[in-house]
Amino acid sequence: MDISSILQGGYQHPLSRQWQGRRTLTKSMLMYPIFITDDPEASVEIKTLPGQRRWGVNKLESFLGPLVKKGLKSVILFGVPFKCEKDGKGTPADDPKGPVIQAIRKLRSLFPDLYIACDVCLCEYTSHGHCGVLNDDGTINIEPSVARIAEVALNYAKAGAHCVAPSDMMDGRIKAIKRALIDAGYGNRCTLMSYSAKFASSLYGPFREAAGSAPAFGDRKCYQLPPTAKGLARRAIQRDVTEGADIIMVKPSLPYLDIIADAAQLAPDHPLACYQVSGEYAMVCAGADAGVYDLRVMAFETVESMIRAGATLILSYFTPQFLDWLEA
Ligand SMILES: NCc1[nH]cc(CCC(=O)O)c1CC(=O)O
Ligand SMILES: [Zn+2]
Ligand SMILES: [Zn+2]
Repeated sequence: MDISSILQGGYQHPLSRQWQGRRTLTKSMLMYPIFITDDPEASVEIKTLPGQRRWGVNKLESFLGPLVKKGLKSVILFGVPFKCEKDGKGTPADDPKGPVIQAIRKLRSLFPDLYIACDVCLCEYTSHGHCGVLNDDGTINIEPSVARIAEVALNYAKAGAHCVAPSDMMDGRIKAIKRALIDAGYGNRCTLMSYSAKFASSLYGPFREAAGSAPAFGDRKCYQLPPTAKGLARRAIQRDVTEGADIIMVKPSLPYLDIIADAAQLAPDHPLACYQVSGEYAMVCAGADAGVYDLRVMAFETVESMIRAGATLILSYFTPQFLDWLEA
């Protein structure tokens, strides 16, 4: 055999195999998405997201305490209100007595070293279930949407969020949020993570069930990107960099690895997040249940592909399991 044919000499040992991947998963790369509801005592199973629950603020200590001990470094909060009055502009989103603001305060006091990010969107709080404010004809009214999103983000920052992460996909919101943070004195105290390339995916189904945020009519195709739209994704990433995003995100992850790689090239000096969304998590679990593969091996393979594509931060419902698996 020719000298140049032989590659296997370089990865015959577990240690030399590690040297072949530039970066591997570490605990600090994981951000855990959690659902906070407005019954303070809630601990309710989410059927389509095996192992995940909706939590009340009074359960956060017993739920997250053991995970923090195992090395959990960050969470991203999603509010799931049931008792509130939803309206056209998502008024409950930043209700000081609402689940998100209550949870931020609670977590800051319970776990001083835990990094608290907050998803910022209106769909969980609007009567119509869309992510922005609508015109009479049901289309997005962009100016008031952006203003409202920026207001909510600032109120999360004021409550103590280390990071605000707008997932609404309204044009111009990154600039507006950054401006609002700076003007209120939070520019240097709160990270702005943009869901920059967020695609209109069928992989959000379990999340929408968990969060009760499915749109009452229509879909999100006028503000989330078409799955084929590589060019739009690249433009959105570049725009969000110039508008002041501190972290760029791609979502979903596994079917969009090329976009992660594009983001790594377009924004090489920014942390790059990807969201292994609810449907991806459910798919990996379902395949394991069907005996297609071993859950742990497959879960690692998925996130390793994201890291290989360029991700430096991974939002994943597998976070609790990874904390165990990374220990072993
Ligand atoms: N703006 C709402 C939002 N924020 C995060 C997700 C999806 C997360 C997941 O599926 O895990 C969604 C769903 C959607 O856009 O409909
Ligand atoms: Zn939304
Ligand atoms: Zn959202």
